[in-house]
Amino acid sequence: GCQVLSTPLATEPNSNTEPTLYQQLGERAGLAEIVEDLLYLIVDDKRINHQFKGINVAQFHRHLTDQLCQLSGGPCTYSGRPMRKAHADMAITETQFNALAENLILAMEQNGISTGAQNRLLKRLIPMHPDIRNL
Ligand code: HEM
Repeated sequence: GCQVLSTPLATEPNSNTEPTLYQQLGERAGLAEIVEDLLYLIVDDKRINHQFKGINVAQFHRHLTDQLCQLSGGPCTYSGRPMRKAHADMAITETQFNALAENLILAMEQNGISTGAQNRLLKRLIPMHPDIRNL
Protein backbone atom coordinates (compact mmCIF):
# COMPACT_ATOMS: atom_id res chain seq x y z
CA GLY A 1 0.00 0.00 0.00
CA CYS A 2 1.38 3.34 1.04
CA GLN A 3 4.26 1.80 2.97
CA VAL A 4 6.60 1.78 -0.01
CA LEU A 5 5.95 5.42 -0.82
CA SER A 6 5.67 6.92 2.64
CA THR A 7 8.51 5.28 4.54
CA PRO A 8 11.64 6.31 2.63
CA LEU A 9 10.35 9.74 1.62
CA ALA A 10 8.96 10.64 5.02
CA THR A 11 12.23 9.84 6.75
CA GLU A 12 14.23 12.15 4.48
CA PRO A 13 15.01 15.31 6.49
CA ASN A 14 13.36 17.55 3.92
CA SER A 15 12.26 16.19 0.59
CA ASN A 16 10.14 19.24 -0.33
CA THR A 17 11.40 22.60 -1.56
CA GLU A 18 10.72 24.57 1.64
CA PRO A 19 14.01 25.35 3.39
CA THR A 20 14.14 24.30 7.04
CA LEU A 21 14.92 26.94 9.67
CA TYR A 22 18.37 25.34 10.01
CA GLN A 23 18.95 25.85 6.28
CA GLN A 24 17.62 29.43 6.41
CA LEU A 25 20.21 30.18 9.10
CA GLY A 26 23.02 28.94 6.85
CA GLU A 27 23.48 25.59 8.58
CA ARG A 28 26.20 25.18 11.22
CA ALA A 29 28.76 27.32 9.35
CA GLY A 30 26.26 30.17 8.99
CA LEU A 31 25.30 29.93 12.66
CA ALA A 32 28.98 29.98 13.65
CA GLU A 33 29.34 33.29 11.74
CA ILE A 34 26.24 34.71 13.43
CA VAL A 35 27.54 33.73 16.88
CA GLU A 36 30.97 35.24 16.10
CA ASP A 37 29.32 38.52 15.09
CA LEU A 38 27.14 38.33 18.21
CA LEU A 39 30.29 38.05 20.35
CA TYR A 40 31.73 41.23 18.80
CA LEU A 41 28.45 43.06 19.44
CA ILE A 42 28.41 41.87 23.07
CA VAL A 43 31.97 43.11 23.62
CA ASP A 44 30.91 46.56 22.34
CA ASP A 45 27.70 46.67 24.41
CA LYS A 46 28.18 48.40 27.77
CA ARG A 47 24.78 47.11 28.99
CA ILE A 48 26.05 43.51 29.12
CA ASN A 49 29.78 43.20 28.34
CA HIS A 50 30.77 43.23 32.04
CA GLN A 51 28.82 39.97 32.49
CA PHE A 52 31.05 38.24 29.94
CA LYS A 53 34.43 39.21 31.43
CA GLY A 54 36.73 36.21 31.79
CA ILE A 55 34.58 33.64 30.01
CA ASN A 56 36.07 30.90 27.84
CA VAL A 57 35.24 32.51 24.48
CA ALA A 58 35.97 29.45 22.31
CA GLN A 59 33.79 27.23 24.50
CA PHE A 60 30.98 29.80 24.64
CA HIS A 61 31.11 30.12 20.85
CA ARG A 62 30.96 26.37 20.33
CA HIS A 63 28.21 25.79 22.88
CA LEU A 64 25.96 28.59 21.65
CA THR A 65 26.48 27.55 18.00
CA ASP A 66 25.60 23.94 18.82
CA GLN A 67 22.58 25.06 20.84
CA LEU A 68 21.19 27.23 18.01
CA CYS A 69 21.98 24.48 15.48
CA GLN A 70 20.08 21.88 17.50
CA LEU A 71 17.22 24.29 18.27
CA SER A 72 16.76 25.10 14.59
CA GLY A 73 16.55 21.42 13.64
CA GLY A 74 20.16 20.85 12.63
CA PRO A 75 22.27 17.74 13.28
CA CYS A 76 24.06 19.11 16.36
CA THR A 77 24.06 18.13 20.01
CA TYR A 78 24.34 20.86 22.63
CA SER A 79 26.90 19.76 25.22
CA GLY A 80 26.93 22.78 27.56
CA ARG A 81 25.15 23.21 30.86
CA PRO A 82 21.38 23.61 31.17
CA MET A 83 20.33 27.27 30.79
CA ARG A 84 19.28 27.69 34.45
CA LYS A 85 22.61 26.36 35.71
CA ALA A 86 24.70 28.37 33.21
CA HIS A 87 23.09 31.69 34.19
CA ALA A 88 22.27 31.01 37.85
CA ASP A 89 24.52 33.58 39.56
CA MET A 90 24.32 36.39 36.98
CA ALA A 91 21.19 38.20 38.16
CA ILE A 92 20.33 38.98 34.52
CA THR A 93 17.78 41.80 34.26
CA GLU A 94 15.00 42.09 31.67
CA THR A 95 16.95 44.96 30.06
CA GLN A 96 20.06 42.79 29.79
CA PHE A 97 18.07 39.90 28.36
CA ASN A 98 16.56 42.24 25.77
CA ALA A 99 20.01 43.70 24.99
CA LEU A 100 21.32 40.24 24.15
CA ALA A 101 18.26 39.48 22.02
CA GLU A 102 18.76 42.81 20.21
CA ASN A 103 22.40 41.90 19.50
CA LEU A 104 21.38 38.47 18.21
CA ILE A 105 18.88 40.13 15.85
CA LEU A 106 21.62 42.54 14.66
CA ALA A 107 24.03 39.63 14.09
CA MET A 108 21.39 37.79 12.04
CA GLU A 109 20.69 41.01 10.12
CA GLN A 110 24.44 41.35 9.36
CA ASN A 111 24.37 37.83 7.94
CA GLY A 112 21.41 38.42 5.65
CA ILE A 113 18.92 36.26 7.56
CA SER A 114 15.32 36.97 6.57
CA THR A 115 12.99 38.52 9.15
CA GLY A 116 10.83 35.41 9.02
CA ALA A 117 13.73 33.13 9.88
CA GLN A 118 14.90 35.55 12.61
CA ASN A 119 11.48 35.42 14.22
CA ARG A 120 11.27 31.62 13.95
CA LEU A 121 14.56 31.31 15.87
CA LEU A 122 13.57 33.92 18.49
CA LYS A 123 10.28 32.06 19.06
CA ARG A 124 12.25 28.91 19.93
CA LEU A 125 14.46 30.86 22.36
CA ILE A 126 11.56 32.44 24.30
CA PRO A 127 10.86 29.30 26.42
CA MET A 128 14.40 29.67 27.88
CA HIS A 129 13.64 33.14 29.27
CA PRO A 130 12.59 32.07 32.81
CA ASP A 131 15.63 29.80 33.18
CA ILE A 132 18.07 32.46 31.96
CA ARG A 133 16.55 35.12 34.24
CA ASN A 134 16.39 32.64 37.12
CA LEU A 135 12.65 33.36 37.61
C1 HEM B 1 18.21 33.86 24.64
C2 HEM B 1 19.14 34.23 25.47
C3 HEM B 1 20.37 33.42 25.82
C4 HEM B 1 20.81 32.22 25.35
C5 HEM B 1 20.17 31.32 24.31
C6 HEM B 1 22.05 31.92 26.03
C7 HEM B 1 22.81 30.78 25.82
C8 HEM B 1 23.98 30.49 26.48
C9 HEM B 1 24.76 29.30 26.30
C10 HEM B 1 24.43 28.16 25.33
C11 HEM B 1 25.82 29.35 27.12
C12 HEM B 1 26.93 28.30 27.28
C13 HEM B 1 26.72 27.52 28.56
C14 HEM B 1 27.85 26.55 28.80
O1 HEM B 1 28.90 26.66 28.20
O2 HEM B 1 27.67 25.64 29.65
C15 HEM B 1 25.72 30.60 27.82
C16 HEM B 1 26.65 31.06 28.73
C17 HEM B 1 26.68 32.35 29.19
N1 HEM B 1 25.71 33.29 29.09
FE1 HEM B 1 24.00 33.08 28.07
N2 HEM B 1 22.33 32.92 26.91
C18 HEM B 1 21.34 33.87 26.80
C19 HEM B 1 21.25 35.05 27.49
C20 HEM B 1 22.25 35.59 28.24
C21 HEM B 1 22.25 36.93 28.80
C22 HEM B 1 21.10 37.92 28.66
C23 HEM B 1 23.45 37.10 29.44
C24 HEM B 1 23.98 38.28 30.17
C25 HEM B 1 23.67 39.51 29.89
C26 HEM B 1 24.19 35.86 29.28
C27 HEM B 1 25.46 35.63 29.79
C28 HEM B 1 26.14 34.45 29.66
C29 HEM B 1 27.49 34.26 30.17
C30 HEM B 1 28.37 35.30 30.87
C31 HEM B 1 27.84 32.93 29.88
C32 HEM B 1 29.16 32.23 30.19
C33 HEM B 1 29.04 31.44 31.45
C34 HEM B 1 30.31 30.70 31.75
O3 HEM B 1 30.91 30.12 30.83
O4 HEM B 1 30.71 30.71 32.91
N3 HEM B 1 23.44 34.97 28.57
N4 HEM B 1 24.59 31.27 27.43
